[in-house]
Amino acid sequence: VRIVEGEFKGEGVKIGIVVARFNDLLTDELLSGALDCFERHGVEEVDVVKVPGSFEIPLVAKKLAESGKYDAVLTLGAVVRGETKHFDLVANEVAKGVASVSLQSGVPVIFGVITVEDELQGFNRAGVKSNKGFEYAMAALEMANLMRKLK
Ligand SMILES: O=c1[nH]c(NC[C@H](O)[C@H](O)[C@H](O)CO)c([N+](=O)[O-])c(=O)[nH]1
Repeated sequence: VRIVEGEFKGEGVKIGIVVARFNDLLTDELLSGALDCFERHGVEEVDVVKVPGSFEIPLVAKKLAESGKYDAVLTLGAVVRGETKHFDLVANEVAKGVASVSLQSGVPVIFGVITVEDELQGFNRAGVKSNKGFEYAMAALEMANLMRKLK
């Protein structure tokens, strides 16, 4: 049996990050967790692009993926269920958009948009208890390594 999986090697890996500024109290934490992860795994080339909100993530993720410059694209956002219906609309569209960008471009695009009921739930995922940004960055690193093996 031959099992193929990606390591977590950082050298030579180029990462593009798209982060939403909406709910930046949370997304700034996700970003610092992701940057900490890449730093500690020896990733030297990381570009960060900021967009207004999560809804704008797929378009910019597409630009980065299609540029051919990156081994993986990490998207980071926080969709908080306010009183608005916006929550479901934004969350669903972003998930669909990110998935199709990855399939269309052939570049791993990691869905790092947390969808939470309220800020407290968000803080439990963005640094207080665990940092989803670090975890999603690990997925980006693993996929970057895996795709090199599958070439
Ligand atoms: O990133 C988010 N954007 C949100 N809306 C903004 C949206 O992403 C777009 O920036 C906006 O609709 C302009 O296109 C959110 N809510 O409205 O709830 C949210 O919780 N998170």
